[in-house]
Amino acid sequence: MKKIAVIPGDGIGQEIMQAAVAVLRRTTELYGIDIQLQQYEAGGTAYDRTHTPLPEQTVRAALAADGVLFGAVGGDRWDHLPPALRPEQAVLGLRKALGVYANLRPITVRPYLASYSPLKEEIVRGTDILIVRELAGGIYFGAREEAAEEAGKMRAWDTETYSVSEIERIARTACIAAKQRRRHVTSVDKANVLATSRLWRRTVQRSAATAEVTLDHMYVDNCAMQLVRCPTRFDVLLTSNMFGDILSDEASVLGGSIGMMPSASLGEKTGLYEPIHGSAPDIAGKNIANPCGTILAAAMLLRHSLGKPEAAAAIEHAVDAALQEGWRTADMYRDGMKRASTADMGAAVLRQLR
Ligand SMILES: NC(=O)C1=CN([C@@H]2O[C@H](COP(=O)(O)OP(=O)(O)OC[C@H]3O[C@@H](n4cnc5c(N)ncnc54)[C@H](O)[C@@H]3O)[C@@H](O)[C@H]2O)C=CC1
Ligand SMILES: CC(C)CC(=O)C(=O)O
Ligand SMILES: [Mg+2]
Repeated sequence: MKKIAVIPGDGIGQEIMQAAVAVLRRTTELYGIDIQLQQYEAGGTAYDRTHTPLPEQTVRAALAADGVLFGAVGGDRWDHLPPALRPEQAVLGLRKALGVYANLRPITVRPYLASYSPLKEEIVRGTDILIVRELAGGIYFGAREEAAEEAGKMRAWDTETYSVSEIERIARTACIAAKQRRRHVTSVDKANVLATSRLWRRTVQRSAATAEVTLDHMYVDNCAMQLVRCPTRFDVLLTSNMFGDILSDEASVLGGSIGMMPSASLGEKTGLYEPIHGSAPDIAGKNIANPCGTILAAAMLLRHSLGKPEAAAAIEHAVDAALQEGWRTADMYRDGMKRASTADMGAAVLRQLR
């Protein structure tokens, strides 16, 4: 029996997770996969109850699980807390505890959703990018100080560090992924300014030399522009923690909505699966969030952590079929389509599962 730790978190996390869990349960029943789903708390709601955003019990359960399905954390209510107690520490802490260093964020534009992009249809049509984002290092995990004082004035600083071995392992992940795709890696950095980026570029260059993939390098500012100018030029996009965070939110709308996009975070142990978006406080509690990113993250869990590609594909096809039937949550709704609440969208996917 496989153990799955389910962590809904805050805001829309609760709503989207209900839909994803129902889909995961039904799929595993259909495919005879023996799983046990157990729910754990994290984020601001966990802080309210336990005075920590990442209770020890949640970490222990995640480490002992075969896969972790995570919703999202955060919200204005907790923004005043000291840094170590903020809800975001739950997801950062969990990534660190699980040692998941490779964040895979597929950005695909489904042909029937190409017109939903804010860009012209002819620009986004055919886009199929895999963002491989380094997840366990870089500036999100560097030393920082918020209240340093210098000559009586406040000063804050963050640091980014990357070691050769951290870069090598994520470059390896990107090259392996590229070999199963169109064999091209674009490594994104800011090597014209940053020391970490210069090490990044040299190391990626060396790692990819024997990998039987083609490689090019792009500065992150240019990449942000190329993603909207010609997204179809990218295959695998390899980058650091912060650049990957920013570029993946940008790229997410090529396919219609950030609510559609899943991710897998992989390392040596348990994998962590989440939508790429946050807790969306602006729409939380209204039953209007798009649950597809989380449902598709459950599919990635079946594929990468449970080794069940057919069951994963069944979920992916069911999401496609529900969308092709015309169901749309508010983020993608248009006249003439079937308006879906979060729960309706989950139910529409469930009906398509086979
Ligand atoms: N992995 C995590 O838990 C993450 C947490 N956060 C946290 O989430 C909170 C909100 O952050 P924001 O910057 O507003 O980013 P966000 O991703 O939560 O929301 C950005 C925009 O996208 C919309 N959106 C996001 N997910 C959606 C969905 N499934 N369906 C429909 N619309 C959706 C929201 O309504 C909002 O307008 C903050 O506290 C932030 O720190 C942000 C990103 C990731
Ligand atoms: C708390 C943030 C670092 C999470 C985030 O924005 C992300 O991983 O996409
Ligand atoms: Mg983000």
